[in-house]
Amino acid sequence: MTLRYMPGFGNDFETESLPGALPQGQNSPQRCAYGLYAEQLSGSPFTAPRGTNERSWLYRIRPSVRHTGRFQPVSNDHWKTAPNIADHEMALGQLRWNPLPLPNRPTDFIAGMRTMTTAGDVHTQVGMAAHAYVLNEAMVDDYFFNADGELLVVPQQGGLRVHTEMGVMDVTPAEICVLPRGMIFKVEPLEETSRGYVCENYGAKFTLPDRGPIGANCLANPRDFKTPVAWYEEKETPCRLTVKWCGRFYVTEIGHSPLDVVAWHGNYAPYKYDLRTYSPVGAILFDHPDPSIFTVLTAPSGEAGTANIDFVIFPERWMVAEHTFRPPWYHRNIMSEFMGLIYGQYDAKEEGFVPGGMSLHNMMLPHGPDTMGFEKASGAELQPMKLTGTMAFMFETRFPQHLTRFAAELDTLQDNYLDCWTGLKKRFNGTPEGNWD
Ligand SMILES: O=C(O)Cc1cc(O)ccc1O
Ligand SMILES: [Fe+2]
Repeated sequence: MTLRYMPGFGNDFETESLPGALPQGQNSPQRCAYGLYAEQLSGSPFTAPRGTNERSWLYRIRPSVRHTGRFQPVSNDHWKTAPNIADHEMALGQLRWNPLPLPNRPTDFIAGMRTMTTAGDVHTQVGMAAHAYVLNEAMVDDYFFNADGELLVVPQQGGLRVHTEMGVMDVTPAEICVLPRGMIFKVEPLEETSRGYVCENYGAKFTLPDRGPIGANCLANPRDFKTPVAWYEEKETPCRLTVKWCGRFYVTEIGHSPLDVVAWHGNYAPYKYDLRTYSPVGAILFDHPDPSIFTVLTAPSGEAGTANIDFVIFPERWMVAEHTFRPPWYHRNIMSEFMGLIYGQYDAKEEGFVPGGMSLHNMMLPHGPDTMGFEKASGAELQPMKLTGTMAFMFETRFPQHLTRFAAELDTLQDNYLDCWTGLKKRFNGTPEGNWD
């Protein structure tokens, strides 16, 4: 299957997989071509301002209302939703985990989802959840949609083929994809096993950050975002559609595939993005900028400059700053930082933070480079140096991130994480030179 994509971020796209399936000049003809049903899928209130107004028109074999029967509650013990506070006994702290073990039983994308943190409140559409996933099984007759928010998927090992109502995307490590709230999809692993991270955004959709004085180019460029062309599955076999709605899961049985959209147009659609096409902008003389300069996507909270979520990456780049401590500085932030590593080494933590691993530095908890990182960077000869083969990321939110019981009890939690800073010794000796021995 050759997959095709259309470039652009938030464009008004149009695509048809059969000629003439897409009506021209109107949305709702008396009779649609091919006997299709017209249906609108809204991602914003009808009356949202033009810049944030999102909807698509789908021309499909059956309307969505025929893709849901009576819902039955089902359990999903590991996919948690905010508010999910005081779910465990673990005390506050800076935390780090080794990767989730790969599954040894058949596990699909939904069953393999493990919530690490939740923030905000799904009922008021604020906040997020940080998940890690592992899978080794394709969803074949199983479909899913999440009414609680859009899903930003970050594969770390093994790619995913994501079949959505609006087309099919292959997403491999160093690429991400975004599945809009309410969009039906199924996932298959591209290799025997896959692992990655997901940010579930309960709030306003991810968008590109304003570039301010940087101007019209660099960072994430709109044309590097790819939306799949229309594709449909005509399948009259028993299928199940699982729905996540206000933190609960429901399933409904249907006799056909719900991925039956033959043509669509509009600006509410899934997309993928290759993080290697991000053009980082940074300090080219001295000092270390705030990590917000590496924002790929931001989900606004309604308060200026105070994101519900920033999705930030730490890609390969040149380090050239003079007379500067080049890794991240020590800091305490009002925002809460969940980090993951897709591949390579992170400059503040060369050891211990491994690909597939995770860390959580919550609201106002101090953190920064480990002892080795500090010593190396404060003694380094400051030649231009390229950080190569590395891709870390951060889900940063204005809300505190509450740990799930699963995360608190996970075997891969590193008991000795705090030790990475204990070697940071007193160098103050009352003289301006300090003690650098
Ligand atoms: O904590 C971290 O490693 C992420 C981070 C990186 C950086 O360059 C500056 C601040 C920050 O929180
Ligand atoms: Fe930080």
